[in-house]
Amino acid sequence: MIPLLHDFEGQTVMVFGGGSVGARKARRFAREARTLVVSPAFDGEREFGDSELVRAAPTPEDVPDWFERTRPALAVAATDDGELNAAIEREARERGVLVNRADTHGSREPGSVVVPATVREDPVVVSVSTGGTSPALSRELRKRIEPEIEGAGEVAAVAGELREALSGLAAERRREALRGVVSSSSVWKDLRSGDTKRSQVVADVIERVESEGDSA
Ligand SMILES: C[C@@]1(CC(=O)O)c2cc3[nH]c(cc4nc(cc5[nH]c(cc(n2)[C@H]1CCC(=O)O)[C@@](C)(CC(=O)O)[C@@H]5CCC(=O)O)C(CC(=O)O)=C4CCC(=O)O)c(CCC(=O)O)c3CC(=O)O
Ligand SMILES: NC(=O)C1=CN([C@@H]2O[C@H](COP(=O)(O)OP(=O)(O)OC[C@H]3O[C@@H](n4cnc5c(N)ncnc54)[C@H](O)[C@@H]3O)[C@@H](O)[C@H]2O)C=CC1
Repeated sequence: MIPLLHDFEGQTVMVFGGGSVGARKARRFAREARTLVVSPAFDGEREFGDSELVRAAPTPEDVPDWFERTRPALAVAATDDGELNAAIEREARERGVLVNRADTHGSREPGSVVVPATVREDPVVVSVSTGGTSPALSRELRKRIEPEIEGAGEVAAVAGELREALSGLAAERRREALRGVVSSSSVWKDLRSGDTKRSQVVADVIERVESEGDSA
C-alpha cells in the first residue's frame, strides 16, 4: 500500500456502523467531508463530530441502494456483521469507490484504504501504518511521535513565509536557507517556548541571509 493524502472537501463519506470504531472514523472524516453514519442504534454518549446520523439497519441486499442515493467518495464498513461489511466492500469495488473495512487485515479488495494512526499539528500531519499487521503498534508509535513533532506546525508556518520572502534568491541559496531553518534547534526552541514570535524568527532569518549575501 502506498500512502497518499486525500482531500475530501466537498465529498461524501458513508460510514456503516455507529459503534466505537464507526464513531472514531466518522469523527476523523467529518473534519473535512460530508459524513453520514448509518446504524440501527446510536449511543448518546458517543461523539460523531459533525456527522449526520441516519437510523437504519441495511441488509446486504440494501447496500447498492445506499450507494446509489449517497454517491460516496469513500465507504467505511465498521459494523459488527461480517457479511454486511463484505457486501459494502463488494459494492464499493464495483463502483470504483474507495473502501475502508474495519474488521479485516491482510488480503484486501483493490481500492481499499487503511486509516493510519495520525498526529496533526496543522499544517503538518504524520501518519503511521503497519500494513494492518499491528494497529496497537500504530497507536504506540503515534504516541511516541506526538511529543517529537511538537512545534512543527509553527516551524512549517515560518518556513512557508520564508519560501515567499526569499523567492528572489538563487535556488541553491534559498534551499540552503530553508534547510537551515527547519533543522535549527534554536528556531524550534524559540517557537516551542512561545517567547519569540513567528514574525521575529522570519525577520531574523531574512536579516542573516541578506548579510551573508553581502559578505559573499
Ligand atoms: C487494518 C485496519 C483497518 C482500518 O480500520 O483502517 C485495522 C483493523 C483492525 N484493528 C483491530 C484492532 C485494534 N485497532 C486499534 C486501533 C486503531 N486501529 C487503526 C487502524 C486499523 N485497524 C487499520 C490498520 C492500521 C495499521 O496499518 O496499523 C488505527 C491506527 C486508526 C483508526 O482506526 O482510527 C487505530 C489507532 C488510532 C490511534 O490511537 O492513533 C486497536 C488499539 C486499541 O484499541 O487500543 C486495536 C486492538 C489491538 C490490536 O489488535 O492491535 C482489529 C481487530 C478487531 C478485533 O479484534 O475484533 C482489526 C481487524 C483485523 O486486524 O482483522
Ligand atoms: N479498525 C479498528 O480499529 C478496529 C476494528 N474492530 C472491528 O470493527 C468492527 C466494529 O467494532 P466496534 O465499533 O467496536 O463494534 P460495536 O459492536 O461497538 O459496533 C458495531 C455497530 O454496528 C452497528 N450495526 C449493526 N447492524 C448494522 C446494520 N445492519 N447496518 C449498520 N450498522 C449496523 C451496531 O448498531 C453498532 O453500532 C468489529 O467487527 C471489530 O472486529 C474492532 C476494534 C478496532
